Amino acid sequence: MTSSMMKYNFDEIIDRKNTNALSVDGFREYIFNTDESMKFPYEDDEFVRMWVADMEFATPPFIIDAIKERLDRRILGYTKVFEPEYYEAFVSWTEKRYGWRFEKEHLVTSNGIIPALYELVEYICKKDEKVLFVTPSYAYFKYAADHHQIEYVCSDLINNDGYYTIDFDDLEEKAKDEKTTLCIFCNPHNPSGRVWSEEELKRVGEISIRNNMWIISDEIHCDLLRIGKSHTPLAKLFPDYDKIITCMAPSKTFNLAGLMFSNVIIPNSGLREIWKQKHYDFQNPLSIAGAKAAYLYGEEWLEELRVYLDNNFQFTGEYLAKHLPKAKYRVSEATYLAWVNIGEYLPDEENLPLYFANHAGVLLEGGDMFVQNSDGYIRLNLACPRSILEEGLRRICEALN
Ligand SMILES: Cc1ncc(COP(=O)(O)O)c(C/N=C2\CONC2=O)c1O
Repeated sequence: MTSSMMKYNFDEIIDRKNTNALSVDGFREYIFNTDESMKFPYEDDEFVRMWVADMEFATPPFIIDAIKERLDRRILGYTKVFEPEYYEAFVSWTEKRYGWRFEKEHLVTSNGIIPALYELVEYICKKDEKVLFVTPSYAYFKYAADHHQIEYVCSDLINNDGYYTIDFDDLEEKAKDEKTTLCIFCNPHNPSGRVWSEEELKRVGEISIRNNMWIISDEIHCDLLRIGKSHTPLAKLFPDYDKIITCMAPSKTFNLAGLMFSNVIIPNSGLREIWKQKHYDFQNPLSIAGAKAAYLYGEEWLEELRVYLDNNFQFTGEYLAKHLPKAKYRVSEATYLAWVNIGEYLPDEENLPLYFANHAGVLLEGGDMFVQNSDGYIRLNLACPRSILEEGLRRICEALN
């Protein structure tokens, strides 16, 4: 299906200026830990933004309509998810797409998966215990441990010429430490884009069970699969092990991160009670309306988005093969994030995001923004109109050649 045949227009460039968008106004603080005093050879609106995991596509109209409909009720008072319809919409989504149902009582909500990670580390780990995760890793897995002064331990993924696999011997060795009580597992994996197979997931689960380890399976990217790929919720494979917490959200899938609404499925009654005692569980009524509409009406839009993203990944591969032949690139199996090794072009560059901001006018994430095992890699957000993607790739290749 080409863009012109699509019902939704993913080629549309949308102005995000003056919307308090992190992607537009927050890059100095988030990427460079600085402020407006930091200057670049480019004006802010000249940058091609390929960094934070936000999409440059309009939030689907059926979600906007659901939010407007809630606004028409004209009172926005204290709100929680009291209605059963939200659970029904979400569990119908996971059943239809992943063949997985969970009990209504196990579902709680959070104002984001990052806040949920911070809370769950506090509720699960004692101060002298450790959090385990595979690397390269999304930095907030580390930050969640750091925030509570909990030690973290990493297990480097094996990089087979850009295809990452789990080093199960190393993972088990680290899980054997009785102080390692929690694993935060990214499924699918940011930044490598891996979709873990059932066999890989079974080994991760078996290691956790053998070593009595909790697992938070962060599945925020699970809807954003390349066509032909399938996602398996980790908890689906271990219905009798209640120490697997599953985190999912409509935020990545439907570009709703600003609604700050995520799903956390906690089968363990003891941990769930601690969550309910400590967690501030009021929600934004507009977020509930938007999230429910996403799961009720989102299939068609998501399938078109997947086609558009697959085409962007293919275009990126062809462009890099032609203009940056020494770069190592594979189409990510999931996410809208491309993980590209450009180490042969910049073997000694310490700060890749700064290099590309100054020399290409492209904002991207990379290098040590991901917890170790990421040298020479940049991560490119491909969830943007093709014209923006092409300009970003052009600038990157020009800066390296
Ligand atoms: C694995 C993973 N978990 C959680 C989050 C954030 O969840 P939230 O708190 O928004 O519900 C992200 C967003 N990843 C981003 C955001 O910008 N760059 C990234 O790599 C993520 O990649």
